[in-house]
Amino acid sequence: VSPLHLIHNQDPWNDSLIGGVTIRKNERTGNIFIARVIHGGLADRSGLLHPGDKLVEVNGQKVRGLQPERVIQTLVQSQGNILFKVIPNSPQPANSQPLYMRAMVDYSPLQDPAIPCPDAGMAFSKGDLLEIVDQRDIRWWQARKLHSASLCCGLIPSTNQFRYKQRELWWSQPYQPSCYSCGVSSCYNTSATICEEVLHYQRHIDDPPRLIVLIGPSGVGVNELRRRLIKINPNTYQGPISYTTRSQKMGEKNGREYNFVTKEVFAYMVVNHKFLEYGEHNGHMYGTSLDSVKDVLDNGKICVIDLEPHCIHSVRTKTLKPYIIFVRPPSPARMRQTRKDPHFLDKDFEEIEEASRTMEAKHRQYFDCVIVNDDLQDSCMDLFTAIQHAQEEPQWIPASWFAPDHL
Ligand SMILES: Nc1ncnc2c1ncn2[C@@H]1O[C@H](COP(=O)(O)OP(=O)(O)OP(=O)(O)O)[C@@H](O)[C@H]1O
Repeated sequence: VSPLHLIHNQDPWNDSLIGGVTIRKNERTGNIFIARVIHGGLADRSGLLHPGDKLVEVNGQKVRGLQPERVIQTLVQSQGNILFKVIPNSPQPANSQPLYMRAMVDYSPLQDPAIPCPDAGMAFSKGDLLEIVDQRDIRWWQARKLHSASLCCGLIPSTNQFRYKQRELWWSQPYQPSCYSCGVSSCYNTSATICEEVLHYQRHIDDPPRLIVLIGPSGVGVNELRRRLIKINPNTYQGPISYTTRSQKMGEKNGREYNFVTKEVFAYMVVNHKFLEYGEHNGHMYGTSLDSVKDVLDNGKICVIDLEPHCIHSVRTKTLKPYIIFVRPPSPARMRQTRKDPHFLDKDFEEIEEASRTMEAKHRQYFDCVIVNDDLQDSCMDLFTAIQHAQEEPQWIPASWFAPDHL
């Protein structure tokens, strides 16, 4: 039995966790155990308490048989030194290598009835980069947000726990477009994952350039930015030649403006999954094929495409390693000032803003970068800088893009 001294921290986060540990009662024996030690918290920094340690006394008071809430109350009320008497458990090693994940959903521990200790939970939003520092509990991991000022970790559901929760909900509930009952928005989608493992990737000089994908609400200026970028530096950037079923106009050359094909050929290409994206406009079909993107890359140029957000999955492959840039509109008032196109009506600017908000809420976990298209020249510069970063600086990309092909 070893007596330990911990200084009680007045930080309210630690108060509710009793100095950065959560405790649990064994209902059969009445013993109280340390369930987990929160990484970066007070107890962790002391190095004195470990998961599985049996708590015998707190400030001289025996705790066996007490409810955990009662023990917490004693601790919350104590001032200054706290004396724990514990029977240590041999500590298990935490992960030797931290795991890095990108959050694919929004999560709030306060809305998750399954979490063992909501105060110890960590909220996160789609797109946040998380460092998973402890996976010893198969249901609840300890994680911290990268680029956050706090070194302290919080509990998040493991991928197993998330899947289990999704399956449970799928069987128990009628259809709900969005569900907050497990703390996770859009948890009803059984194919969703809570996080995607990511690795820090530095493109090698011999690797093909990453595909640059521009996404934004219709009218925000995605095409304008893309056109300008290619026009300013045609030796570096290029767009793929699209396929169309519309007839060739005077002055157009097959393979230059478009690849002109018959409806039958187009349909054949659709069935054989040749297109990253395709759609209909004015009664004609248009499509961007994977092969035409590869042609640009094979020419040693940076391929820049614009894409509808529902087609993001078609480009998220290890071959293309896309860098996805979301083009966001400025405020409607700013759009009114900057957009000189007479086709725009006042209500269009409100609609563009609304569409942008919806698009971002749904897909922001896939965006590597966001550009606000306010002043056109500034936005072109921002785009140029973002593309340079994508090609020349280390970026977080899905770990699956490194997996061997046969897996
Ligand atoms: N920053 C800007 N300042 C002023 N005008 C802009 C700016 N960006 C785009 N525009 C103008 O706004 C109009 C719409 O731009 P664009 O055609 O690129 O939109 P889009 O996002 O590609 O939408 P769609 O997919 O519907 O064509 C064009 O007239 C374009 O010149």
